[in-house]
Amino acid sequence: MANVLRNSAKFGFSGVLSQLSIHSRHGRECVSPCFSLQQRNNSTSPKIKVDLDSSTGVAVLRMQSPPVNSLSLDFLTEFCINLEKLEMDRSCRGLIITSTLSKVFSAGLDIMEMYGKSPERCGEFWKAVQEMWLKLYGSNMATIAAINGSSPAGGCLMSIGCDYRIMVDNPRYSIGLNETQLGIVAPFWFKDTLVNTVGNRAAELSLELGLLYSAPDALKIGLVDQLVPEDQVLSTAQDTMSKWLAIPDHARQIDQCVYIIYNTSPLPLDHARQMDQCVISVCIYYI
Ligand SMILES: CCCCCCCCCCCC/C=C/CC(=O)SCCNC(=O)CCNC(=O)[C@H](O)C(C)(C)COP(=O)(O)OP(=O)(O)OC[C@H]1O[C@@H](n2cnc3c(N)ncnc32)[C@H](O)[C@@H]1OP(=O)(O)O
Repeated sequence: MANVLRNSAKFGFSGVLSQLSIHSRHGRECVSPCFSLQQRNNSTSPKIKVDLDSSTGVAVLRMQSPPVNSLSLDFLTEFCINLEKLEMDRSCRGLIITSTLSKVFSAGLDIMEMYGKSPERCGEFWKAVQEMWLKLYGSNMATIAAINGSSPAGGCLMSIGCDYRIMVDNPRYSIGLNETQLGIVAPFWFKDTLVNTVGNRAAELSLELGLLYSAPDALKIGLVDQLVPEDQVLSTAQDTMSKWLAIPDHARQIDQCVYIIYNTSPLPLDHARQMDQCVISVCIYYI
């Protein structure tokens, strides 16, 4: 692991954060061209299934990559392509993200992508992680995570990148940014997203201790917004979405924009790049 990280640190982050802008949450333009994403999508079977109901304007994106929907480069690429397509489809106003797997929403970043890979591949992978976050957190669609299983680390990031979280009421399912328990550090933009969700103190405790919360505990700290029985998670997400879509899109988007601008550090791009390198350097030192 140390070698992987050491090599990764040597790799330039050129262009990785070039699109990282607070305005991306509300701009209609793509973060990066679909073309480049499609070029690097080498997967054979779909890891993502999307159904768009044109009568409601709501798409359901189902993650279907056994065993645990881990976020590999192929998975992230497919995820971003689907998000871009929906973003550009003006008939789509709302997106629900869920999993077809029993017990797991997403296990987070694919550990195998961080081990024994070339610096170029590591850089490409990390860029894809950032793109997922930019596209989701920056989406113009109303987004709801229907969390029907455990959702550690990158799975949690995906969930808190959505506007609203509904989780299955099962104490066996957990969610949280548990990176420090693994001896790695969540990048600052993971932290920002968590702070925007649960507030400063809860985020500080959560990040430093690498806490994974059971579904009921996640509700207590506001990491998720609602708990429901397993068989109601999707229907509740659909009902909730109709409330979100009753709000005119422009008003919701502007309100989100104001919230994000006042609650997220608008770091200069160079600073953002250096902060990511800093996280990786710390990991290299300790692993
Ligand atoms: C310049 C470029 C730099 C590039 C390098 C970057 C390095 C930077 C470091 C900083 C990064 C910080 C950010 C990290 C975010 C992350 O997401 S790290 C990943 C953290 N994920 C986890 O901790 C989850 C671990 N998994 C679980 O807790 C459980 O698997 C589960 C609760 C999700 C499901 O449990 P269960 O249903 O009991 O299944 P299991 O038997 O545990 O697993 C089944 C199967 O899946 C494999 N697996 C599990 N998780 C992952 C994963 N994250 N990636 C890949 N594979 C995974 C597990 O090994 C089992 O495989 P086998 O059946 O044994 O083959």
